[in-house]
Amino acid sequence: MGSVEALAATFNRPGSITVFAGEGGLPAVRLASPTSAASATVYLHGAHVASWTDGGGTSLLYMSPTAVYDGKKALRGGIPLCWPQFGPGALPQHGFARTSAWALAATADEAGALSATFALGSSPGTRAAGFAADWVLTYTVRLAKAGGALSLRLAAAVAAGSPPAPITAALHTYFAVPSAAGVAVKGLAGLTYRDSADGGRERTEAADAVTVGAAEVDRVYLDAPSTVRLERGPSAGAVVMRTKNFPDAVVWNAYVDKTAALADMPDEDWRRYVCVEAVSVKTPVVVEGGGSGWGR
Ligand SMILES: O=P(O)(O)OC[C@H]1O[C@@H](O)[C@H](O)[C@@H](O)[C@@H]1O
Repeated sequence: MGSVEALAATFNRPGSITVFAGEGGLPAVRLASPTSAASATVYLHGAHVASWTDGGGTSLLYMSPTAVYDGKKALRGGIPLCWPQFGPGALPQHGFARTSAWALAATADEAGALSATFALGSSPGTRAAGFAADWVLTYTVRLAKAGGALSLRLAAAVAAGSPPAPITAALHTYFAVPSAAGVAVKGLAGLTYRDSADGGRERTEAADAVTVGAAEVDRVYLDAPSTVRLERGPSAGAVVMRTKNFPDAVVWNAYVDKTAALADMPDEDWRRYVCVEAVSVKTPVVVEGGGSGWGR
């Protein structure tokens, strides 16, 4: 990773894309539409999207005011990128992509969109952590200049001759909401979900809309539709999440007790977000040596 100044010299696009030293001095890229209020900020630490504002000026991501920017811990809020493992398992919780120093590989100011592409490769550290494959990840964050639609595309290439890479993953989005108790997540009715707040017990979603804010909600919806709609609350509008190759979906809000146990989120802030996550969990994707896979 180069210095912020060196990265800025290569990757800044006058009037729209700026590399800067963010919180804790960590390098970050800001995409800012010249024609609307749309913007996004992405830290190289974790390739972590830390802010996203739509074309009308609505800030759509929750970022914890007590997030730790030490270049080691995952940032609390925004969009952590969980790869190659979702949740607990043989590797560190939610994998190592979200705690790795990514390279900034490219930026582009195109007619309708701004983008930044990040890259991360396997290392002795990732092999020592127990993930044997040799791989390169590419992650492109694209912001539409007019409406501010955000698109996230993740691709993994596994080197020829490498052991296969078994992958579970998540785009773990913390959506900012006026009040957790006012949200409705639609598109999940009738699905089987694993209730992580109840030991992983499988249940069927009986409600038309999933709600949070009355108890801990931590659910993995299996084989979810490619479109899930988050209604952010009365008069707060909606966000539509469209996915490809992330076949499952998570809805998570930590509520009171779990939030109190999080050192990097204020106790009251469970009221301010709901995570609606594009995930690939039920069936790990196995990318063979010489192969590649992608999702968005
Ligand atoms: O605290 P972490 O590692 O960022 O994880 C936060 C949450 O992430 C969610 O995706 C999981 O479903 C929860 O079980 C977990 O608590």
